[in-house]
Amino acid sequence: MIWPLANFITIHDVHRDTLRKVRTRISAELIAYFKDGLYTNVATTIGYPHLGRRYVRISIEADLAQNLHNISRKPTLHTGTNLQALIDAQNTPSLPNTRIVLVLSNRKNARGLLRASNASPPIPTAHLSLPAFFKSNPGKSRDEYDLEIARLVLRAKPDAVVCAGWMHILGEGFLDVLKGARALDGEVVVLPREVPVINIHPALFGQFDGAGAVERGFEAFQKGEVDKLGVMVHRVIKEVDRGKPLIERVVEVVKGEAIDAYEERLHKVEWEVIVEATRIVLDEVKPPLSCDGV
Ligand SMILES: Nc1nc2c(c(=O)[nH]1)N[C@@H](CN(C=O)c1ccc(C(=O)N[C@@H](CCC(=O)O)C(=O)O)cc1)CN2
Ligand SMILES: NCC(=O)N[C@@H]1O[C@H](COP(=O)([O-])[O-])[C@@H](O)[C@H]1O
Repeated sequence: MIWPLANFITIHDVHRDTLRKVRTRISAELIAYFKDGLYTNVATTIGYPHLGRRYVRISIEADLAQNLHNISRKPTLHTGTNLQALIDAQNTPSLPNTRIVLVLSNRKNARGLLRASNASPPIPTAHLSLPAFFKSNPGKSRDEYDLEIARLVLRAKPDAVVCAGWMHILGEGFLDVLKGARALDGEVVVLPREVPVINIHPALFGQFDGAGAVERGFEAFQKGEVDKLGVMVHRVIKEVDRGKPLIERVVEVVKGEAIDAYEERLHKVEWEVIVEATRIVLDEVKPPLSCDGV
């Protein structure tokens, strides 16, 4: 377990070999965790029960800053939990005969990439951020980045694409390629059919489009500006969060409660609807065989 704590607990007499082993294991997991969580200067204490009451003190200097006050909140947002729900649902009655063929992020430290690599069997991953693309392709445009994302996606030959915390607005180029309306330079890929793209958004249709919807919605509810909140999974079109919903689900919110309590309920609903919506869209592109096999 990892507990972000403001104070240090001194190193007990942990045996050197154990410490090295523990540190190796910790460093990979922690660095991924904290870099993705964008924390900095965090003193953490790792309790390894099998080492008894011995603790290891580590301070992490992540490469991106984050207000320390956030550290008291469980970092549930953007840690790949919706992806995890899909990983866990593969080949279950919720999502039968389904395999995730690629997890792609626009952040190299995204927690979801770790979840995919740790899945059993491991899921192929890729990452390409807009700044990294511009750095390695001077003079290229955002549209050309979107086309490169489309290229990465289509090479995995998916039947559908699910955006689960994908925080990049996809341009028309990407969407046209996945519709089969535009060819990629140098690729002879001829799409057998349109590849639908869906996205999970933590608000009801037409409520709070764009980033930061949870916080904006919660604040509006507490101010009495809206009387309900929820989550939707919708088709992705050029206009952000304006695509037709596949599923909308109201999430209970209580006047005066802390946002963490609301977020916890919201995420639990998200983990259900993202699997349900993925099944709906996959059944559209690949209808399940009927009992007599036709
Ligand atoms: N063309 C579309 N692209 C995307 C959609 C969509 O409906 N149409 N949904 C989003 C997901 N999303 C909300 O559900 C969303 C994600 C990101 C942003 C945003 O402002 N992104 C900024 C960068 C922000 C960042 O990097 O932190 C940007 O892309 O410039 C708004 C809404 C997925 N894409
Ligand atoms: N506008 C898109 C958007 O805000 N998406 C939101 O990002 C979070 C990802 O959490 P996760 O990484 O734990 O799945 C989810 O709450 C999802 O609704």
